[in-house]
Amino acid sequence: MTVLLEVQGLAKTYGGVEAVKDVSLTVAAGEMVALIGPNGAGKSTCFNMIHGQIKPDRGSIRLFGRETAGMRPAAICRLGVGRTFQITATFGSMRVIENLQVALASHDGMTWRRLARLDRYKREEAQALLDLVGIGALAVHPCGELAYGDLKRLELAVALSNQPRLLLMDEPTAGMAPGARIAMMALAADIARQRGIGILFTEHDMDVVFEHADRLLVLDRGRLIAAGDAETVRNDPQVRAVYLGDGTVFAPAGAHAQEPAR
Ligand SMILES: Nc1ncnc2c1ncn2[C@@H]1O[C@H](COP(=O)(O)OP(=O)(O)OP(=O)(O)O)[C@@H](O)[C@H]1O
Repeated sequence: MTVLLEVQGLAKTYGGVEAVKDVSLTVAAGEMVALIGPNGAGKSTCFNMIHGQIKPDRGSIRLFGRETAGMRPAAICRLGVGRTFQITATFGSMRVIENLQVALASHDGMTWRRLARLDRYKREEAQALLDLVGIGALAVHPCGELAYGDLKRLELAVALSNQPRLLLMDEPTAGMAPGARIAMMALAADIARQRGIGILFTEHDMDVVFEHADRLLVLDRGRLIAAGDAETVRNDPQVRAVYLGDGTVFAPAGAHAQEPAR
């Protein structure tokens, strides 16, 4: 199994708050790894350090065998890392396909001046990505008119436009209806497995996590308190204590699970 991401001893303190303490993790090709934990556990801080928005105080981040701690996001993106965000960031006034064409052009280092014919730029490639995420029929719709779930799919297509080997997905299903959440992650999982992309994702919906994660990592107050498959984590007493304490968050498969305490 090819390890894409290897993090060791990662730490970040804000003033007196130890947001992340000594976190180590790996993600391999084709693997779906969920980083879960209550609000304030340190998930976003980990993501931002891996993606270069925040410089770690300590620790090593190796992407595809290369040390990247402290590197800028653009450089990390060029190595083959895609990212989706909790809040979708698309150009509402453009057509759906143009959002992808802009992303493709930007990855190719094109400037706005040279983009006079954006409508023709890699149109087939852009359409193929839209088809892949299931919104090909919406290509010429104004992006601002998309339903929220379709916007999230567009964001996934934009993240894939760089042909990443690793995808970082920060609450990919936030704000979606429960059925759409499972479908969205099923789509991401299918694409990841077909293409050998590793996915590290944060998620508050435990149904989504248990359905799709190959491995779970549980953060609490900056520390990793448990790691393993769904069954291992479901039965971990420390994890159960963090999640409400009564175990209802880990309802049997099929039953609706609750989100962690906020
Ligand atoms: N820029 C910052 N300045 C000061 N403290 C911060 C900053 N960013 C995060 N923190 C603190 O660091 C801790 C970890 O926050 P982080 O956002 O990483 O948690 P999280 O698990 O992503 O939470 P959520 O699920 O709410 O997104 C929290 O105590 C938070 O208040």
